[in-house]
This record gives sequence, C-alpha cells and structure tokens, in this order.
Amino acid sequence: MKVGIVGAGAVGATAGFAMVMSGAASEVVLVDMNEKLAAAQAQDIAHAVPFARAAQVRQGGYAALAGAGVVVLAAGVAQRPGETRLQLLERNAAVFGAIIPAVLAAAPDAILLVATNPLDVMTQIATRISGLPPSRVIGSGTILDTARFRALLADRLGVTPKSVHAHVVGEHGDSEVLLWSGASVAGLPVDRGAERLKRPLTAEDRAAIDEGVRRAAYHIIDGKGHTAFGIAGGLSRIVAAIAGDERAVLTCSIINDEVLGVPDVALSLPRVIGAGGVLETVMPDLSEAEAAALKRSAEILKEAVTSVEKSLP
Ligand SMILES: NC(=O)C1=CN([C@@H]2O[C@H](COP(=O)(O)OP(=O)(O)OC[C@H]3O[C@@H](n4cnc5c(N)ncnc54)[C@H](O)[C@@H]3O)[C@@H](O)[C@H]2O)C=CC1
Ligand SMILES: CC(=O)C(=O)O
Repeated sequence: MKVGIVGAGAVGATAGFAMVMSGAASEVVLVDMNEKLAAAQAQDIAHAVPFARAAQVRQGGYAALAGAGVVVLAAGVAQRPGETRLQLLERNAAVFGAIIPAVLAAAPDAILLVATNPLDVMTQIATRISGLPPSRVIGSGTILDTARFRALLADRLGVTPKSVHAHVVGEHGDSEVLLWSGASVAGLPVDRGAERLKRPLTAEDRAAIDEGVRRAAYHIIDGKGHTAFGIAGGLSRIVAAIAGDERAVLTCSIINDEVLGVPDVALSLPRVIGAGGVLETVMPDLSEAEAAALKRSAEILKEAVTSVEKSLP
C-alpha cells in the first residue's frame, strides 16, 4: 500500500523506516515544509530497502500523495522536557488547519492516521477539519501506551510481551487508564498467572508499572529529547492492519458518540482495524475505579477540545 507521511521529523521518518522494514508499506512519500529534511530522510530510509522487502521511498509535495491508502499526520511541534502533551494544542491545531485540506485535495480517499500531540484532541480536530467519518480518522492513541504496559508487565513476569494481554484506554496522556482488571497472561487473569509463574505481583510492582507506562514519554524525552521508536512501531502496526484488512484489535483513538456520559469526544478504546479503518469498537469490562478514571479522562479531553474549538477554521 502507498503511505504518505506529513511531517518528516523524528516520528514521521522513523515511522516510514518501520513501515519499510516490516513490509507494511510498498511505497512511502515524505512531505515536510522542510523539503531538504524530507529529502534527506527519504534517501536515508531508501538505503535500508535492500535489507527489507521492495519498496519505493521518496520526498514530495502534497500532489505526490495521490493514491495513498493512508496518510500519517506527524507534523507539528513536540513536547519540550517537562511540557505536557495538552500544552501543544494551539500550535498544532494551526498546523492541521493548513495541512489537512492540502492532503485531502491530493488523496481524498485516504485514511488519516494522526500521530501529532495532543493526540486525542488533534484526532478530533482532524476529523472536524476533514469532514471524514470518525472511522477514517484514526489517532494512534494508546496503541503505544498499551505496548508499554505489555512490555513492562512481561518483563516483570519473565515472559514475552506477545504472551501478555492488557490494554490502556482513554487519553494518550496523563489521564490514561491501565486496565488491570482485564489483564491476562497464559490465558489466566494476571494475578493468578503471576503466581503460577512464581512472580506474584505486589502493590509496589503495580505502582511501578503504572508510573513506567504513564510517565514513559517524560523519562525518554528527558534522556534523548524525543520519543520515536515506540510510536513508529505502533503506526506501522496500524498501517499493516489496514493494508492487510486484518480486523486486528488495537487500542486507537477516534471520536466516540459518547463515553460514560461524555458526548462527542475522541479517546482510545479497543478497536477492530481493517481496510475501511475502524470497523468496530469493543467496550471493555471495567472495574468501578477504572470506569471513574475513564470518565475523568473523557471529561479532561472534552474540556481541552472545547477550549480550542472556537479557533478552528
Ligand atoms: N502519538 C504518539 O504516541 C507520539 C506523538 N508524538 C508527536 O508527534 C509530533 C511530531 O514529533 P517529532 O517528529 O518528534 O517532531 P519533529 O520536530 O522532529 O518533526 C515535526 C516535523 O513537522 C514539520 N512541520 C511542522 N509544521 C509543518 C507544516 N505546517 N507542514 C509540513 N510540515 C510541518 C517540521 O518541519 C518537522 O520536520 C509531535 O506533536 C509529538 O508530540 C511524538 C511521539 C509519540
Ligand atoms: C511523546 C509521546 O506522546 C509518547 O512517547 O508517548
């Protein structure tokens, strides 16, 4: 599948690399206001193609997005050390106002895949600006946080992350909700599985994992200035699910009609992803505390999107 990526910085370029190396994309076009950067990134990725499946990688203007099945939106500014994702909102909303009409003029049938932060609000803004149905404007959402949860839990249990099933829902950000009540390993609820593996989970373990997931971006940005590899893996996974019409269940963000009484808000829940974008949403069972936390997350996002709605084009 042909994939366009607008924003060829750390996230966009690494996502292009991941899509080429995994075979998720057969053609990648990088678009950036910094054309020299996009050309250099495309050239660098193209030099990895001999080690992967055949793919074309190039830099282009918006017209070069024609025929793309997915266009990733990774343009905008990133967090500085200590800054929250929601503090980026106004700057990145203006960027989307400029780029989305240009993307749709060239690729009207593309699914938009949003990576720019604050992720959920940017997904809601992208849906509004594009006029596309929510099923075709997908935010990577908590696919990354879910991966972090599985990785940390798996490390504690001494198994591969692929054998751990656990989801993070809500905001891709500080109010996200780790669903411990539904976490499982080896087909067992996680606490029982942990005991059978002789690695029982203590309250301290859970708190450390929660902190490790929720604060991961802050720790990584503090150390290297940005995050890119994890989200690149997640974006590549979503593109593969669309390209292969997989019906894979992934935690992604789209506008929901209503979440626990909060109307018209984008946040992540487990979604079935295939050729048409989001095909179904699977509302998970929630403990009382998880339901209260998800409702709070929805309220925080609703407040953020309401604050920026007036300035939208
Ligand atoms: N969804 C997620 O899980 C993650 C999201 N992010 C977010 O992704 C976004 C990009 O982050 P990085 O790649 O690290 O930033 P970056 O600064 O390396 O790259 C951003 C690129 O966007 C380009 N750009 C800005 N305005 C543009 C416009 N109007 N038209 C075309 N190109 C434009 C810039 O020239 C730059 O190359 C940020 O908002 C960041 O917070 C970062 C990591 C994970
Ligand atoms: C930066 C960001 O959103 C992340 O790594 O989760």
